[in-house]
Amino acid sequence: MILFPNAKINIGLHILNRRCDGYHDLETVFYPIPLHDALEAVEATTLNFESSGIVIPGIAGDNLCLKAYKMIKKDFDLPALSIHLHKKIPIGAGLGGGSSDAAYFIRLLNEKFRLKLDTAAMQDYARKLGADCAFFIESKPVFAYGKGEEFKDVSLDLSAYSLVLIMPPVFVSTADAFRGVKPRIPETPLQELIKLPVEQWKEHIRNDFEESVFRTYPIIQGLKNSLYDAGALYVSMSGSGAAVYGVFADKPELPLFDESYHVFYV
Ligand SMILES: C[C@](O)(CO)[C@H](O)COP(=O)(O)OP(=O)(O)OC[C@H]1O[C@@H](n2ccc(N)nc2=O)[C@H](O)[C@@H]1O
Ligand SMILES: Nc1ncnc2c1ncn2[C@@H]1O[C@H](COP(=O)(O)OP(=O)(O)OP(=O)(O)O)[C@@H](O)[C@H]1O
Repeated sequence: MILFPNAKINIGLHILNRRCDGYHDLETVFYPIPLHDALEAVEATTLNFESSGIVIPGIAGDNLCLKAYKMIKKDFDLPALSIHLHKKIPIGAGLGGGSSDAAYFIRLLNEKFRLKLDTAAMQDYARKLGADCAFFIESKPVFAYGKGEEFKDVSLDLSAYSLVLIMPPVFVSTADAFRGVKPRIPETPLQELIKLPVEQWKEHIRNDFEESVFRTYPIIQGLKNSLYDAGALYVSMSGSGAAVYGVFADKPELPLFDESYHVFYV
């Protein structure tokens, strides 16, 4: 069986406070985008994991797909699997790629072995693997709060716009990015701001990671500026970065980026 884990962008991200467990309460809107990895599993005699495409830092045994498999295997009788992950979603990007792979692996196991887990049960498993992992069980636009694993429905459809996503040649660690931010309660909750027309987002919707991440990596700020120069209605870093997206009324004429930048029309 083969599934295609998608990426997400964050539209607005407020970091509200630091919790006793070291995590942060936040509010954000997760919006799925059609940029995908490919994840395949077939029955085998021994458990095996391999990946192709973008090289994943760290050791293969720590891959979130294997963590998902081992977690579910504690509760269900699963056979050994040969797992192949083809990686296209940039890493250290704030696009949730690793979390998506893990969530889709839970979905794959549920479907392939008829585990009869409902959405809530799969989300409970996913939450154990990462703060934004549960989002990818349904992968529909949501307002997220808590650690980023609690959801409310949001009515948001950007299909009339042209979305461009650009990954600069920088890797931002999520944990480091959180350490750089001073939490604060916003004047107006994101749940209200997201109802504004896209044309007004520039003035009102912010990502709290940008200030400190831009200080460390000024090229991300430069990238944001160049998308506004190209006529974007709204530009933001996604999550903890380093990827930046622009929302345009029509497909834009972009400046020529160095080949170390990866540009996706999504
Ligand atoms: C920043 C976002 O990308 C926004 O969408 C996500 O909240 C990050 O989610 P994630 O990558 O699944 O995060 P995890 O893998 O659970 O956590 C990585 C590290 O980020 C920090 N972390 C994460 C989520 C959160 N609400 N508070 C945190 O402080 C913690 O130091 C944690 O050790
Ligand atoms: N399937 C996977 N895909 C990508 N990274 C993985 C995977 N499994 C484990 N990882 C580890 O996760 C790290 C990337 O996580 P990190 O949270 O910093 O970045 P991210 O991909 O931008 O995700 P997020 O949007 O959740 O912040 C990598 O260094 C890698 O070692």
